[in-house]
Amino acid sequence: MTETSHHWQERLRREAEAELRDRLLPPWQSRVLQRFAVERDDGWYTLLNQFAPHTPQNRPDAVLVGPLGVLVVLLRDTEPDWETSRAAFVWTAELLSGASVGPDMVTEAVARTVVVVPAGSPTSGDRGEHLAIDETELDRVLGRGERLLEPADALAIAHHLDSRTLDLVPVLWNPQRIPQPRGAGQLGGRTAALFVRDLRREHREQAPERPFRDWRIFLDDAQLGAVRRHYSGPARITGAAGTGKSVLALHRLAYLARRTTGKLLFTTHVRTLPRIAEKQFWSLAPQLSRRVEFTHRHAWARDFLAERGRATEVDEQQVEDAFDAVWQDDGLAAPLRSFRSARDYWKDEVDRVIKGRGIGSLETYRSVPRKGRGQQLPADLRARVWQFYCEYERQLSERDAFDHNDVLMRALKELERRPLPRPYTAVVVDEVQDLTLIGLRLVRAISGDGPNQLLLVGDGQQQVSAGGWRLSEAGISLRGRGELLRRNYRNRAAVVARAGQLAAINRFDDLDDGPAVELRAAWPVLRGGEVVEWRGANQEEALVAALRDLDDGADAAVLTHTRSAAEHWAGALRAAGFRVRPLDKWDGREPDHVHVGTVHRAKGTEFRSVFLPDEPLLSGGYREEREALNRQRLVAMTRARDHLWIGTVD
Ligand SMILES: Nc1ncnc2c1ncn2[C@@H]1O[C@H](COP(=O)(O)OP(=O)(O)OP(=O)(O)O)[C@@H](O)[C@H]1O
Repeated sequence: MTETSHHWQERLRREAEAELRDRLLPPWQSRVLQRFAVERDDGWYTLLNQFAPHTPQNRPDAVLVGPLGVLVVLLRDTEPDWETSRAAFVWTAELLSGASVGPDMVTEAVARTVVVVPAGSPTSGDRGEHLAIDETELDRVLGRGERLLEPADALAIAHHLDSRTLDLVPVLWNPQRIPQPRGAGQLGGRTAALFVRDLRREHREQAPERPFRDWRIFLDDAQLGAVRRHYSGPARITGAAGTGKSVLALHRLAYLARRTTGKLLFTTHVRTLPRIAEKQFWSLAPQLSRRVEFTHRHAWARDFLAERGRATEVDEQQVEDAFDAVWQDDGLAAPLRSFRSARDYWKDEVDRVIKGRGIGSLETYRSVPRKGRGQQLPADLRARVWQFYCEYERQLSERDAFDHNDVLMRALKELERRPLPRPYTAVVVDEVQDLTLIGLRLVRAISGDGPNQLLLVGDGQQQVSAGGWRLSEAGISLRGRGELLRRNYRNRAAVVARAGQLAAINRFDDLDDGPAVELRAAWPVLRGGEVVEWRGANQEEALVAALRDLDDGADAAVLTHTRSAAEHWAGALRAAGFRVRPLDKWDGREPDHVHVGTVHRAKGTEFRSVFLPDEPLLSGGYREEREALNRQRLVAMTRARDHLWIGTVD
């Protein structure tokens, strides 16, 4: 530290001491506040509660706004409970709402609660929803951490807080006479910048033309409105690919967790998605991560049944064997085959229509709508299918085996018999368009339908599994509680335009009311992008060459429809010298690997470049098969942020 900067800080400290003199603060609080005030030189703006040191219990004693975000500070002789610090956070967060920087609205994820106690007093550290430190540890919050705000952002937010309440008063900075904030490189004496990890900048350097602000700290007004809205019952978020539905859902979980007690649940049928969402949530609100459970729906049902002493495990091989035993029985399968020859079609009929809807009798099966399943099944064929299904059930029980639908069904029955002793405060269901009706009933039974308890997130154009239902069939009524997101933040305009050409017809749209928006009508926020439509004979050579042409740190994926194609490409790329990772291991980093996997595993992922090689597909040429394929292609294409490569083998 130079002599000059030392003197300058000492002058600031004295000024702060003088400004605070009349307050009769305990000496240790006075020391802390003087230190805060001195930090103005490093871009921190302090607002002091006008009642301090007699601050009401549930309010902060001070709020600081600076490069590392907004600190909701409680200066207390002993560490308060989380209820108290949570109330102080919410009070500050309500003041923050409406703060904006340009068109971007500031989210409460910019804020964290810090409890400061006198030197040597015991603290719980950062194990809870607030960080507790003693007065000697202030560097932990003022000098270390991820840089979240640019100097001008911090000043704008400090101004906003000052203008929203008389309870907070600026200390050592005058909102009327604004000192010009210094740039990051010119920060004062101890240059916090030295040990602040500027992740946002690193991020931007990797993608220089992405002008976005950090999704954790800034949302658009439609997104933030939905995060904060009170819903008197179940609600849904819909919007085309890449419009920030999952981001919104995570913010909402954090928002609700801050204002309630108890556990919250994020669930979906996609096996890999909970892990991805959990990581994102951690980066959004690490202090709250213990409050939210991220669980694949089948895993939830399985664990729940085990807890209730009714363990139900699925042995996939036994299930396949049971089905094949019936499929190979000509007497039962031949009538079905002569209508539709594909085994998977009938597997879907059993899994998604009969068992997926919990149909218990031929009478019900005769009258059930078979949404998205193609041609009508004549009545006599339905009777044959029913016989087929009954034999499948018999085969399962002969093997003492259960399939995935059995697990969901048993969990549902068990919940109906004895509900959860401590219900979740809120449940978010992502990729809702691919649930079965039983799956939907189960989440409704888990969540209940009280205010803010159930949020359904999905997009009918991205449905990749067969079947459909109406929400009312699961006893869910939205009554207009729906949000529609329109701005696509992920894909550049060229990618949106190409994916928008697909006839990915939304057959699902029965999230009963509210309009759906197709990708072609979404607003891509980013211009540019590149789509290469390759056509030729040697696809492998062409794809490998195109992958090699990418810059270092390729951040690329090869997506396929079938598992066998994924295995083929993983082998081919390894042989060509690439580092390959299976798609279900994606964690948003590892840009030096090429990820390979099926589109079913691609939910929740995104890459700078995506390659869609041509692959032979078994198809009977049915309309609903083509539509399903197009929806899968739409999912695959919209995983690409900047570049898309589409192969066609002549
Ligand atoms: N307001 C925002 N500002 C900056 N980036 C955003 C914003 N909203 C979303 N994003 C980014 O856009 C991308 C897509 O968001 P997200 O995955 O939530 O969309 P989605 O609608 O769930 O997509 P899909 O349905 O295709 O899975 C992510 O990289 C996310 O971080």
